Amino acid sequence: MGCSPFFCYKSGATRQQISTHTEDLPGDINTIRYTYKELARATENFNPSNKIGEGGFGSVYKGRLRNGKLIAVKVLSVESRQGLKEFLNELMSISNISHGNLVSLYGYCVEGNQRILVYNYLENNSLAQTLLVWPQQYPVQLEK
Ligand SMILES: Nc1ncnc2c1ncn2[C@@H]1O[C@H](COP(=O)(O)OP(=O)(O)OP(=O)(O)O)[C@@H](O)[C@H]1O
Repeated sequence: MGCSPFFCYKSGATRQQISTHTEDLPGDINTIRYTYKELARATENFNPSNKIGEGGFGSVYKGRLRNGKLIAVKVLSVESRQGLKEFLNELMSISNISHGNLVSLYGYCVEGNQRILVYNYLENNSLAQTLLVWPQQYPVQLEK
């Protein structure tokens, strides 16, 4: 992808402001773009022992960035992949959402045919678990 400018981060990742001159890319992705190498390092080469889940869109690995931050790395499977344009468009929407009840997106990686999303790693992460625990923690008063 021949677009710039890139602002370098210590982790080896870059916060990318894509001011594209390439027709097929969207205007602004205000999130970190990781290199495949950085994510491979963080997950020990996507070691199966670091695999924490499998969703409808691909495998999820636990990883640790150089700065110590724990991450969940979602490697989108080939079957689930959209075109690059759609992927980046979606990324743009997600990266602009920030909410206390949502897992934070740290960034992404697009390299060759790889499409990877990087999230904040959550302990006791399963949504199902959260949904099971949640009603007890926050009982809802139903109106009669
Ligand atoms: N941020 C995260 N932190 C820790 N574990 C995660 C995180 N995101 C996903 N996981 C783990 O990976 C599994 C798969 O997650 P993923 O988001 O790919 O799919 P899903 O939520 O199970 O369903 P769907 O594919 O419909 O989105 C989860 O069930 C969870 O165990």
